[in-house]
Amino acid sequence: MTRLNGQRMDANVVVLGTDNVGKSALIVRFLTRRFIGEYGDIESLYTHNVVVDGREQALNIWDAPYSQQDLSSESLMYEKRVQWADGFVLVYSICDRASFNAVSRLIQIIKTNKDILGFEKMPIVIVGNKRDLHHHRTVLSEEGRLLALSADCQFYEVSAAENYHSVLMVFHGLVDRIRESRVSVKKLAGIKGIVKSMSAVFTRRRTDSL
Ligand SMILES: Nc1nc2c(ncn2[C@@H]2O[C@H](COP(=O)(O)OP(=O)(O)OP(=O)(O)O)[C@@H](O)[C@H]2O)c(=O)[nH]1
Repeated sequence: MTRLNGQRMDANVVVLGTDNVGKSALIVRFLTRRFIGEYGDIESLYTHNVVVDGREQALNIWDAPYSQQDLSSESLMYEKRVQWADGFVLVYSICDRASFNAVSRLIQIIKTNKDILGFEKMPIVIVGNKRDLHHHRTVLSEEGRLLALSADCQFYEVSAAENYHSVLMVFHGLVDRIRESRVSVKKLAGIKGIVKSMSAVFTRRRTDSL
C-alpha cells in the first residue's frame, strides 16, 4: 500500500512478464547499475530509496519469476501480487513476440483484479527490453508504443545489458505515474465526499418540509 508521510512516499512495485525477458536484469541494473548476465529464478523483494523531484521515496520491488500460472486470472498467487502493488512494470523482449502478446493479457488481468476506479492514468509502465539485440527484433517499437497508448500506460524500449539511464527512466516514470494515480483517486474521494454531504443536506430539507 502507498504511504504518504509529508514529503516521503513508499510504494510497492511488481515486475511482471514471461520467462527470460530480463525482469531480474532490469531490477538489478536499477538497484546496482550493473548487468551481471545470469540471475537465477529466486523470488526476491528489494527496498530501494530514490529521489524524484526532490522527494525521497522508498520503492519495494518484487521480482517475481514467471510461472505459466501467472497468466491465469484465477491464480491466487497472481491476485496477491496485483493487490499488493501500487505500480506495475510489464516487461517483454523485443525479440520474443509471445512475450509481447503476454503483456496485453497482463494488462487485462491487472484491470480485472485491481480497483482502478478513479485512476486518471494507469500506474503501469510497459518495457520492451533487449534493445541491443535489434537485429533479432520481432516486435516493432511502434507496436509497443501503440499498445501503451491504447491501454493508457507509459512505454520505454531499453537494454538492461547496455544502458543504465533508460532503466532509471522506467522506474522514475513509474513513480510519477503512481503519484498521479494517487492524486486522481484522492480527487475522486473528494468528489464522492461532496456528493455525500449534498445529498445529506437535501434529504434533511425534504424531511424538514414534511
Ligand atoms: N542481450 C541482452 N540480454 C539480456 C538483456 N536483459 C537480460 N538479458 C539476458 O536474458 C536472460 C534472462 O534474463 P533474466 O533477467 O533472468 O530474465 P527474467 O525475465 O527474470 O527470467 P525468469 O526468471 O525466467 O522469469 C539472461 O541470460 C540475461 O543475461 C538485455 O537487455 N540484452
